[in-house]
Amino acid sequence: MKVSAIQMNMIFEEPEQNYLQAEQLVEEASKGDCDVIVLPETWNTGFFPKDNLEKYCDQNGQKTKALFSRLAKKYHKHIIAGSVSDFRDGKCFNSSYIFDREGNVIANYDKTHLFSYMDEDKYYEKGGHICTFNLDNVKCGIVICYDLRFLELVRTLALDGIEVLFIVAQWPRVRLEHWMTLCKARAIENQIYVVAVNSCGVAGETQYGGHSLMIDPWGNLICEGGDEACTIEGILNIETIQEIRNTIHVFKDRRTELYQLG
Ligand SMILES: NC(=O)CCC(=O)C(=O)O
Repeated sequence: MKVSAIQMNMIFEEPEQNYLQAEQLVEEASKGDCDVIVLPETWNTGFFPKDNLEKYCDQNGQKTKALFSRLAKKYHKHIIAGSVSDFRDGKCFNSSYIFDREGNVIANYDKTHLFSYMDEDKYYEKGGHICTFNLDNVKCGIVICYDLRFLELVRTLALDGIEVLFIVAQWPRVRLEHWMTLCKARAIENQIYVVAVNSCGVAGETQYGGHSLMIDPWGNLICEGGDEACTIEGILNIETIQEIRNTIHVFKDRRTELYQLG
């Protein structure tokens, strides 16, 4: 599976321009031979307008679905459309739409852990479901930014059989060390591939950190972006997952009777 990750520098509170930029970047990435294209978190609005958020949101994902359905079909690529600020059923969600090569929406995930440190929980509604989907017979899961800190969520996805975890984010530069460490830890502890797509540039008062990453299930870095906007590409050899799981038996050796989660 070849993946293109678009580390985008979106313009804060300028959805029209951001849709144009995203279209152009996905068109460019589509010229290569990648199978999957991924965007970062809330690329339509930036993270996130506090003054009149609803005005900047997509409405029921309509614009997002129309654009990426068309591009996925045109280029015969899977597209994980990062996440968008999405107004639905009278509420704003931080929401991800996933498209197959025919342009069908095959999954939708609403961020489940809202980043209360930046008051996200006061403006957005939290999702109530985890999300898995198949891309060319590879089982995948998705989480959005702050979700990364919740090892239980990723473990639940891993126990559900995912082989690749997509993390779409707007992770600030000041906590870049957490980003790199947590991405690597989630890959190693769950013996899965991690594709982590961050944004860069400034949104509101926050500088975002870039350094999008792809990490293999052994914890090796496959590729990494720098501080600026870029598209990184990496190849995920899904067969290596079983080899690693046959070597270090993390799943077989678990002592679930001792764990008191909840
Ligand atoms: N957009 C986010 O969820 C930011 C999360 C973050 O900055 C952190 O967990 O640290």
